[in-house]
Amino acid sequence: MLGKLTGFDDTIVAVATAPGLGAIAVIRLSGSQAFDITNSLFPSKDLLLQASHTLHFGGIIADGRIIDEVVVSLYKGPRSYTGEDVIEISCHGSPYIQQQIIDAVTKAGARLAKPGEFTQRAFLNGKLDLTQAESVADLIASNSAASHQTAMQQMRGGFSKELHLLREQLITFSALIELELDFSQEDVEFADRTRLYELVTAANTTIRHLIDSFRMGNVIKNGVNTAIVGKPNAGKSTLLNTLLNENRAIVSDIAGTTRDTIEEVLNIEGILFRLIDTAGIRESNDTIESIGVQKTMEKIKEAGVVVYLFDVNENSAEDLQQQIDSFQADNINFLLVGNKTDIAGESAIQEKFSKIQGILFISAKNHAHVDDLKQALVQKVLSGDINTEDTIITNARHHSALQEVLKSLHDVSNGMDNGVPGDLLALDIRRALHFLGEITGEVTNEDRLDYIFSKFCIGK
Ligand SMILES: Nc1nc2c(c(=O)[nH]1)N(C=O)[C@@H](CNc1ccc(C(=O)N[C@@H](CCC(=O)O)C(=O)O)cc1)CN2
Ligand SMILES: Nc1nc2c(ncn2[C@@H]2O[C@H](COP(=O)(O)OP(=O)(O)OP(=O)(O)O)[C@@H](O)[C@H]2O)c(=O)[nH]1
Ligand SMILES: [Mg+2]
Repeated sequence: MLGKLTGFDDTIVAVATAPGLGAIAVIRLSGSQAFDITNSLFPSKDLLLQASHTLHFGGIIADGRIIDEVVVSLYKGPRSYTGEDVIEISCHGSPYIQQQIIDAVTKAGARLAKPGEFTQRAFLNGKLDLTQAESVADLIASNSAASHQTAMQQMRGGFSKELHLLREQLITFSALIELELDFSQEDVEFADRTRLYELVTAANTTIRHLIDSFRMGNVIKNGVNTAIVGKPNAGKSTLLNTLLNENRAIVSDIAGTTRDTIEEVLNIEGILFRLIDTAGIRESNDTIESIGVQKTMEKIKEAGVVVYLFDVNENSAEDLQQQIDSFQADNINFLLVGNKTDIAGESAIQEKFSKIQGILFISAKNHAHVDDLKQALVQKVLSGDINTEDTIITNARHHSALQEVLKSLHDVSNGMDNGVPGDLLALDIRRALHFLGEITGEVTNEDRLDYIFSKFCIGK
């Protein structure tokens, strides 16, 4: 099967470093011909005689002409990233030199690698499972502490370990059921039903936990759309500027200043909040302002969190309560923020809004309590104590497969409640195992793999 999927004897080559000019560029070869091909371009010494994981300096010579002086690194299969023979040529980072070396290497018998093909080979050679391979792409794309941490955790096998445990539980279950089947002639209920229930319950809990973590995983991987909304002049643009610590949006005392939405990313404790400053909500005869208000409404719908900002001096508690009711009716995740506390005294304001819980009072203009708002935003999306050591699902493919596993387990517990015979229970368990295998890649097909790895960059 390997031969069919990879072409087996093909030796692939690609530039592993970023495209363009750099101090140094790395060109990577993987496959059975990697050493021979490089040897034919590197006369200084015979690379086949050198130990694995060593570096060698010398010239790359093609058609009797020196292309560059390089360092060649050797990895003898299976001790390499892909599990095959791997060679890396570190050359000077001119795009011209890179291209010349790629040309020479392909002329000598290698072919250009497809996106993700090195990692695909690592997977096919059992160096990584599919979740680990996928995490490599996530790791490369990670741009915050949290997304880096979850990808790293997954690459190092955190998720795989958990899935492995689940697999063991299910296999134990089916082993017990099959014992029962073997002895069914003798009319004994061999499998201890309590034990079976325990196994299914434990597996259920683990899967639910993983499925629930996906909400968080999305936050970590993609950030949180955070819409700042409220009436005109509430201070939304001022708040955006204060949060970003720069004069990004125009602020004025004219109601209706912001027309179009303004988006900027803010990293708070490793989570990316995509802040969206919106047009103040009011009835307007101005066409452009009305379009802006329409856009605000759309942003509210798409937001993970809505920061509802109001001027504590201009709004009554009754007004605010109405707004809260309407958010709740629409199932919107919102944070109430009272602004301009610098004008009236704090205690008068507290008194005015005493009936309403959970308001955060700030002065956007004076930067007062804005750090509390940042904390509140983080709390809002973390929802409860989330341990960053825990496995967090960040991949929609994993999420949907886990839901299939959960469905199968439901069928098992329902079946047990209804006295369904053991051989049918065993079928449901096998279905659950199948979907677990899809996640790790034990069960897969060529098209699916091609699709997954095509999302990678070239040279990875
Ligand atoms: N130059 C270079 N840097 C790189 C990579 C690479 O391929 N080349 N990587 C690519 O993603 C990452 C590191 N991943 C690697 C994974 C395994 C092996 C390797 O040689 N494994 C052998 C030997 C292990 C050992 O000696 O302890 C093995 O698994 O048997 C190398 C790099 C990041 N940095
Ligand atoms: N005293 C005081 N004034 C503030 C505060 N925050 C904003 N302002 C003022 O309120 C006015 C409106 O501020 P903006 O930030 O433009 O308000 P906005 O909500 O973006 O208004 P629109 O874009 O029109 O919807 C400006 O004059 C700000 O200087 C605050 O904390 N205290
Ligand atoms: Mg504004």
